Amino acid sequence: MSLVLPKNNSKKEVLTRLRAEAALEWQSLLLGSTALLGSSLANQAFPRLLGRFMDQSNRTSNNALVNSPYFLGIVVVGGGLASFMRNTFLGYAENNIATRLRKQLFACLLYQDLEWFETNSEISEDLKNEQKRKISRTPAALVELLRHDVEQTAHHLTRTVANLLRSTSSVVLSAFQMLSLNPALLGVACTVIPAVGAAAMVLRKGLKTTTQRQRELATDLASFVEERLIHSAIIQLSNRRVDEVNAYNALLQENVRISNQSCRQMGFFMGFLFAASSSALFVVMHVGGQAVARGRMTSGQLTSFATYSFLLGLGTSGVIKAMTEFWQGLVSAQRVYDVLDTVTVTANKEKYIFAVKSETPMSITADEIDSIALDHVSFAYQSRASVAVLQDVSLSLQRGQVVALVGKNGSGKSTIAGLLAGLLHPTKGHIRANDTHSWDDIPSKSSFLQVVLQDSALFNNSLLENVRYSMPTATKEQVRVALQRVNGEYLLEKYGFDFQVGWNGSLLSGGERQRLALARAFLSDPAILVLDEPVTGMDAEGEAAVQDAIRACRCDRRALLLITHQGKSLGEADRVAVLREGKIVEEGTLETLKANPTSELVRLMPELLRQ
Ligand SMILES: Nc1ncnc2c1ncn2[C@@H]1O[C@H](COP(=O)(O)OP(=O)(O)OP(=O)(O)O)[C@@H](O)[C@H]1O
Repeated sequence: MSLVLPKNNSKKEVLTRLRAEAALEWQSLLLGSTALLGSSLANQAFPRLLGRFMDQSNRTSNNALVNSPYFLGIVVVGGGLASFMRNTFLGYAENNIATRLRKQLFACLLYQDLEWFETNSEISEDLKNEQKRKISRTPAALVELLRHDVEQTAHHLTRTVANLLRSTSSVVLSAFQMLSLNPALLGVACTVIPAVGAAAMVLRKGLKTTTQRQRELATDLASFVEERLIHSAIIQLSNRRVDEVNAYNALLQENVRISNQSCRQMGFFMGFLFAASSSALFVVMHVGGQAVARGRMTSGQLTSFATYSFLLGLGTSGVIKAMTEFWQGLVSAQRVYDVLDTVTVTANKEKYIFAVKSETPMSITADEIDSIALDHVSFAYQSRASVAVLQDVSLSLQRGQVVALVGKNGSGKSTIAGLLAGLLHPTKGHIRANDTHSWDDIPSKSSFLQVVLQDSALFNNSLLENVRYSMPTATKEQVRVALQRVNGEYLLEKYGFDFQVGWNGSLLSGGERQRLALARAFLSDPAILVLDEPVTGMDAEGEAAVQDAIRACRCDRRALLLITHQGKSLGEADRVAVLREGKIVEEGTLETLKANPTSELVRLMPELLRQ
């Protein structure tokens, strides 16, 4: 049975994972943070130098240090070098973290069971207090996750934390300098802190919700665009372009509404911060001016103090900005880890996390397989768990036999193909090879079984690479032979091995695409072949090629399951099984089933009686 287990990581769990991720980059982060500290110190040195320089110009102080060009040189060159190192090493760490997360995520996605992609994640019951998160699993949404959310996570872990440290150190050092210059004046400047803190709390709460919603809307938009672009032909044919543009605009509108909301939240806070810090500076200058007049402070000291107040204000807004990015990054990190942790329980989790390990040794080889059988198999898709798509199905395939599977649309034929291919897993019952080996325990089925699905699934790659996808070590000669078996050798004369077939084979005809898919299946010489509607889109010559391929299967003692709607394909079958609403209702030779005029097969294919 396969079950998709969604996961909603708590903030605490995500922070622990992020710490572990950062630990792997400790060298770059340490160098970057040290450089950051150096550049902050250089920034802090300037106001002091400025104040002393002013006082020296006014002859109120005589500090030899200011006169030293070496000291200034050290500050300028050291500050520049520190900035260079900070950007470079933090950048290295960010790139490494993003690359590692992308590798894990991509491997995780490729190793998920088929059903994982067809169910959207729901929040788990045990996280009632957490923000509910919905992660769409369409290809476009997952690309968005790989691109934007990973980028945000890595950025937030390096640059944002570094900016937070820099701004915090700027606040602390400025406050310290202000304290040493005039403690009373610092007290005046600090009166705004409680109000700023309270406003920051409000901002945090609002932004968390809007960021979550923004990420969801971004993936919805990406999925919408993907679907419409894939189906652009039908949109044109149905004359629905205006409707689709309007639907896109409506989605964009909602996106803009949420983005504007977060702009307002941020704008309100920044406006408040500006007003608070300007008022504080005004009061500082007023009180400080009186102190200068009374001779308790020099004008240079007041200039230094005012500059540090400015740095403190800048540092505070930097802290808030970094915190904001941190919260937003945390939302992205939660989304990334939610997907990394969501598993289909039948998938071997240890196989895909981090790296693709060598697979467990097989207890049976393809040559040793004589039969494969579904033994009382029932199945329901998790997205519609209450509907039994297959019920108590038993069906066996012997080497050298051709079994045809027929049934109305939606009766469950392709589901059986998915189960045999290991893309789906029985809810009840078993699939066994040679009656003894569990089919699920055979990790890589490509040398045992090949399936040609209705969708020929080609990559935007050369004709050669597409055919040898099932067996990358195959020679050109082997590819040529495989094409010959489906009457597709002419494709080599027409296009050549190196012809790029376009996105999903868009530069080929439907029949040509299917021929390449058939050749790909034959290339790896599988013990079992499943052809799911193989003549879809084929011309008469293509159909003949499939007939030849079916005969070749028998000669090679391959087991063949032929899923078909076409009565004329049944002539090649040793047995015909008829599926109705997920149950096998008839099974026997074509002649026996045809002889019974009330049989389900005859009802489905009345043309058989005329053949
Ligand atoms: N991913 C899915 N999630 C939920 N239900 C599904 C899914 N895929 C198929 N089904 C349902 O399972 C049933 C069997 O589908 P299946 O594709 O196996 O039928 P089929 O006999 O191959 O049909 P056709 O002849 O049209 O290809 C259908 O009722 C369909 O609605």
